[in-house]
Amino acid sequence: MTLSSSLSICSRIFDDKMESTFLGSFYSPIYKQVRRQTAQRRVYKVDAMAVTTHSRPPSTTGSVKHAMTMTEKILAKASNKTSVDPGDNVWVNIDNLMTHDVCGPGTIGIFKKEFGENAKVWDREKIIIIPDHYIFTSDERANRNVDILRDFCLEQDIKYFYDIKDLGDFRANPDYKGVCHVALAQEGHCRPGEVLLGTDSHTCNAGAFGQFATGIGNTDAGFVMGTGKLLLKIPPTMRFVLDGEMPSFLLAKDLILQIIGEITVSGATYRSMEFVGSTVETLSMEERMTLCNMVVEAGGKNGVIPADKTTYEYLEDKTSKLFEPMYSDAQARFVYEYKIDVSKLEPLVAKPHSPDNRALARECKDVKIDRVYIGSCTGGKTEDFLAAAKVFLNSGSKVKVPTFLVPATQKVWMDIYALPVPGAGGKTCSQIFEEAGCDVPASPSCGACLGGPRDTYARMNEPKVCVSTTNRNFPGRMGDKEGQIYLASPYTAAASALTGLVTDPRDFLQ
Ligand SMILES: CC(C)[C@H](C(=O)O)[C@@H](O)C(=O)O
Repeated sequence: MTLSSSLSICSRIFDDKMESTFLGSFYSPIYKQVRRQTAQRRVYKVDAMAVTTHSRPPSTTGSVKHAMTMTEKILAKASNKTSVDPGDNVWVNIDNLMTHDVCGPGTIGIFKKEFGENAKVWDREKIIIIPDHYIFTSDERANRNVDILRDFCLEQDIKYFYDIKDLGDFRANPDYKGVCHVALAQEGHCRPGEVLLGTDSHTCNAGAFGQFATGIGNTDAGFVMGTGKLLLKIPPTMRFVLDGEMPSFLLAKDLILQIIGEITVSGATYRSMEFVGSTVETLSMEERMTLCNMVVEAGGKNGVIPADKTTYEYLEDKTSKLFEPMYSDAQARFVYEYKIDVSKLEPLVAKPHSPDNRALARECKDVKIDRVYIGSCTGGKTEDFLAAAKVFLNSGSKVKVPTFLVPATQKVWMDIYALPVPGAGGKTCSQIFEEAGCDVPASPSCGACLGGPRDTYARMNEPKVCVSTTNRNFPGRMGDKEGQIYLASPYTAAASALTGLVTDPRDFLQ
């Protein structure tokens, strides 16, 4: 073998490996490292050419590449395998486990039963415990759940416990964050290429960071708590290609309602949903979270968006840990591909009682509503409130129905009071909400998204009709079994608050 042929094989293997793993990862720490290697390789290649007297095409033998989707690659790496296929069952090493006040006590109970009363968790720095669901209530069982979390975190010296003790004023609890999925992102627990499991179905939210993130039950979580591992079946991947300029009256909520309406609530059962395309690339991290958050409403195992400049910029001041982004290979196999021209979409709602009961907002213009709810992991982030404020600002009028605002986290609450709304002459969301006659922003938590104890703020204790930025509209979801919930974007929710009817936000945005 000549020097030139051995070097060309070498560089070909290198190129094959790099091609998919590092495409587009211009800002990641790993990328910087690899760029240096690539530069050295290239120099090496040029030198080699100089010493050969003839050129020949690179050898095609020796390396057979197994094309994989990004979900497959993340799970292959986490299970120490070079490749995996959909349907394989693999033992996955978990990067982080999250639990909250609803499922944490059950998870802890299983951990203690199976591993022993005095057992220690597998890694005190990889378990994140976030009280967020039933917090601002006098319900004793709900309060006791938070106490159980606190005792366990003390006993195990858990590093990340976002505790709340003073229920009278959430601001007196500097550690308290609020809704777990938003807190995980804000506190720097989400990183490309990693595996995050949580005892909550909307854990898929973190797929926005190009990581594998999914919800698990308490039994599995108890096992992960003790071992840091879980047996997972590799899901096949469905690819959603979103192209076209996003109209100014649409938000990511409209995109995901479009997709769920198309494939139904069981259309992605135990499948990964990968979102790509020029529209996805223009979405902010919070909007990407909205997209991934609701994949579980289609039955999806996880949602995932390739990490890019937007991801790395978001992460810059949040994590110092090295991470390795993964990208689907060009030849990866997708079980389904759905292309959407986003420029042609209109504002949507999901009518009662299913997230796939899609309709155009304008088709529901005669539906009278009793209230509007803006909040939750899906629709209670800073940008969701900025969007609602924009509609109120443009209209200059007052809401016609009670409008409840529940920030997802303490940080979102502060943003509502501090960030100037673009084009509002320095006014904050809170000022605009007050002028529009909305309720005062509530204490951050999951609130009435899933009903909760009867004294939960904004819970539907009677059969009301509500337009909500949340994720589920099953019977009884926000309280009363006869209640009717129209899922919508923050634009549509705010527009509906102004008219007292389900309203297309274009009426206020053009
Ligand atoms: C309480 C929890 C188990 C549940 C979930 O997993 O999704 C809740 O967060 C929800 O949104 O319905």
